Amino acid sequence: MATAVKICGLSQPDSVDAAIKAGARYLGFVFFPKSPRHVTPAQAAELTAPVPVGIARVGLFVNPDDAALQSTLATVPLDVIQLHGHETPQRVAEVKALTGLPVMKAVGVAEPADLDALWDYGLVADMLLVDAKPPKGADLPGGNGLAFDWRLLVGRQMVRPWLLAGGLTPENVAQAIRLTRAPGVDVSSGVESAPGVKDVEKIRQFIARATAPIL
Ligand SMILES: O=C(O)c1ccccc1NCC(=O)[C@H](O)[C@H](O)COP(=O)(O)O
Repeated sequence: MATAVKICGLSQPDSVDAAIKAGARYLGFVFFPKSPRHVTPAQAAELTAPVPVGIARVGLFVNPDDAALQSTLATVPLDVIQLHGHETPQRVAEVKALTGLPVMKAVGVAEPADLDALWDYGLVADMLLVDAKPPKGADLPGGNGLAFDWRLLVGRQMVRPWLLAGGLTPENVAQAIRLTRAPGVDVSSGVESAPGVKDVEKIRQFIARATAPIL
């Protein structure tokens, strides 16, 4: 099966279109005002309108309260909720129950001890996003273009479907998949020309290289 690709932080119709046509399986929309990729629910509703069935519209939230989730979902139909803050496993379960949607929980990794959280969140989340831990004091908990040591994942069994993220680019994605055997990958800044500005040619290259047979 080809590697599943998530293109995150989409904010323009041309990059949504490029990701769909190139074969992305997940499209990410960031509902976090501090992000250069932030979209409003109304903008996301327009961006997601042409998304065909079979491609998941992922809403990315950071420590959202119930009202934020409910008001966003009242405006834009989403298929998956991505939680990218300090949500506890209990909060992940609450968000699942509240929204009735699958939850993808991001887990930040910088050192071996960080991998323990994959087990805790794997018990409640539907999917895991194994991302680089943000640098101390960073404004954003994700989308920093920073990779972690992928060797930490070699030979590791995951209890849930998962995506590898953090510093992936068209140039390094095949090597990352070969090493980690990740069933899916996620990218944001690696397919941009400037923070928040997606580059359609990089999106095409990234998806082509991520979905090519890995030898
Ligand atoms: O992308 C953002 O601006 C963002 C803001 C706040 C929380 C999470 C965010 N991104 C999360 C993602 O899923 C990114 O795709 C992931 O962290 C990988 O980012 P990158 O290293 O830039 O490819």
